[in-house]
Amino acid sequence: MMSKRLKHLIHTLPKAELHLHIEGSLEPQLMWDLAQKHNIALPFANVEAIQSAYQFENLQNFLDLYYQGADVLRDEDDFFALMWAYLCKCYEQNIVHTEIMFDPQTHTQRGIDYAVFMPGFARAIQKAKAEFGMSVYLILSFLRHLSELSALEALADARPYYSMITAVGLDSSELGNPPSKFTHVFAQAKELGFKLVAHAGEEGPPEYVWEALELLRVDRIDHGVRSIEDSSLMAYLKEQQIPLTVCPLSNLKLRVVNEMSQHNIIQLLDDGLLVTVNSDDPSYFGGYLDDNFHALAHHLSLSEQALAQLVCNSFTASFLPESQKQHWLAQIRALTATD
Ligand code: HPA
Ligand SMILES: [Zn+2]
Repeated sequence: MMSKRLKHLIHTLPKAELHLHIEGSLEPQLMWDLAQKHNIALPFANVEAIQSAYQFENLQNFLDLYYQGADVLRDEDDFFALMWAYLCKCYEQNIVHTEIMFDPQTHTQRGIDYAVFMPGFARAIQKAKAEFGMSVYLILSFLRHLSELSALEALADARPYYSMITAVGLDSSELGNPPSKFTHVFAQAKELGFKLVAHAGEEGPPEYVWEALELLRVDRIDHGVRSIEDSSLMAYLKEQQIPLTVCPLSNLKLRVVNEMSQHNIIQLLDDGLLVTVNSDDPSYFGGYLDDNFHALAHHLSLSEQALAQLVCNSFTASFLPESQKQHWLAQIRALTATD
C-alpha cells in the first residue's frame, strides 16, 4: 500500500529525469495521427491495437516495434509535437530538469536529416523553457547495432547543432555489441567536450559495464542493474559514485526482471550506489516517471527516505551546474523534512 503522503510527495517533489528516449515517448494516438497525416499504412487497425501490441519478450522484440513506430516522424512539426508532448508530461509531473536521448541514425537512415528533427526539438524546448521554466539537455545516442563508422558520421553530421547537445550516449541491441566497439567515437566526443553515457548491464553482462567505464570513460551508466552480479564492480560504482539511471517499468516490460517485487533498485540504493529512477520509453513500457515511483511504492515498499534519496540522486547525477544541483537539493530537503 502506498500512503497518501508518499503519493503526494512522489508527485510534488521537484524531479530530474536522466534516461528517456524521445522516440520512446511517442504515444499510440500521436503515432496514429501522424500516420494519417502522411498517408502511412500502419499494421494496426486502430489506436487500441497499437497499445495492445506492446507486449515484449526481450529488448530486441521491443526495439523492432520502436523503430517501426518512429517511421511516422517525417517533418519538423512531427518532431516538435513529439518533444512538446513529453515536456508537457514533465510539467504535469514536476520534472523540472530532463536529459533527453534522441537517436539521430533512426532518422538519417530513413532520409530524415538533422535539419528536420533538430529545429523541431529546439522549438519545443524553447517553448518549455519559456512557459514552464524547465531545463532541458539533449543526449545524442548512437545505435550500437550499427558500425562505429556510422556513429562517427552521426557525430560529424551533428556539428551545426553541437551547442544544443550536452552528451553522447549508446543504445539499442546490447548483446553482441559491447562498448569496446565504440572507443574511437567516444574518445572523439570527449575531445569535443561532450559528457558521456552508455547503456550497459541491462541485458548485457557486468563486463560491458566495466568496458563502458574503462574504455569509453562514461560519466554515467544507463540501466546497469546487472552490475549486482560482480562484487568488485559494485565496490567501484559505490566508491566512484558512478550514477546508474535505472528504469523499473522498462526492466519489467523487457523481462530483465520477472516481477517488480524482485527488482534490485532498493538493494542498489541500500548498498550506497548513486541510483536514479527513470521511465526510458514511457509510451511503450506503460508509464511515465510518477508511474515508475508508484510501482516501487506498491511492490518494493519504497520508504519516504528512499524516495527522497532517489529524487536527490536525480539531481546529483545530472549534468546541471553545481549551483543548480544545490538549489534543487535544498528544495527537496525542505519538502521532505519530518516533524
Ligand atoms: O532500454 C533501452 N535499451 C537499449 N536501447 C534502447 N533504445 C530505447 N530504449 C532502449
Ligand atoms: Zn534506455
